[in-house]
Amino acid sequence: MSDATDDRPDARVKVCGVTRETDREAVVAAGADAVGVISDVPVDTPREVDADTAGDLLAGVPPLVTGVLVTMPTTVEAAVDLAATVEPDAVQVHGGLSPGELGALGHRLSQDLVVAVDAEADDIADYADAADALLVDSVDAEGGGGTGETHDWERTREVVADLDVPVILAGGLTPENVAAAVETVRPFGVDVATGVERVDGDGSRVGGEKDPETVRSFVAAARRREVAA
Ligand SMILES: O=C(O)c1ccccc1N[C@@H]1O[C@H](COP(=O)(O)O)[C@@H](O)[C@H]1O
Repeated sequence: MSDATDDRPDARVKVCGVTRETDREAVVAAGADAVGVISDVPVDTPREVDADTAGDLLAGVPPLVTGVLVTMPTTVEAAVDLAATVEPDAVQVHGGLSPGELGALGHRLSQDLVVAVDAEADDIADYADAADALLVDSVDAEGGGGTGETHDWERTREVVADLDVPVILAGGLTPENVAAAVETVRPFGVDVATGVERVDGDGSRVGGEKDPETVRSFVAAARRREVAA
């Protein structure tokens, strides 16, 4: 699958919504660049953990892998306080903070700030100055992610091309579609939550639990490499 003549650099891979130590270990073993834990979000999601659990999960992320806190603060102060408790390597913010508030947050945090934006919004570029990276996602009405829905990658490619800040592509990515998504958008990185979760025998997804085999397939596909036997 890897092609030495291809000029596209590898996309970094973040696996998000880890709720259990065993899943964190599977994500790290699969070779992901970043592990995300979700805490203090107003949306109903099986991937949310409390702040202490988030801190414990991220404390076990090894060196050279980035531990990311994903949250939806209503104030700058709330995000600063949560980051102080959880002690992540990076903070990813979804929701309603304005570009000005996000700029203030970035100055208060010692960590990198990843700002999630709605892939369908017209004002994505307004958030670039406030962010160390932009996460372009398919969001719900409250600005939350984890929708499992893809968006218009062609449009996102045009947006990415005009931005100086690194862009992380998210929203409905799976082992089956991530290579095409990377080829189309050429993002700095990709991010997945639902697409690597365990599926029961009846086909229903077990929210909040990762499937190690699917995680490995996702990481390999994002880098267009064969999964090692
Ligand atoms: O995953 C969630 O439940 C979630 C809740 C609130 C804010 C962000 C959330 N997840 C983020 O959304 C992306 C994409 O998710 P998916 O792959 O479409 O399921 C995920 O990677 C998280 O960064």
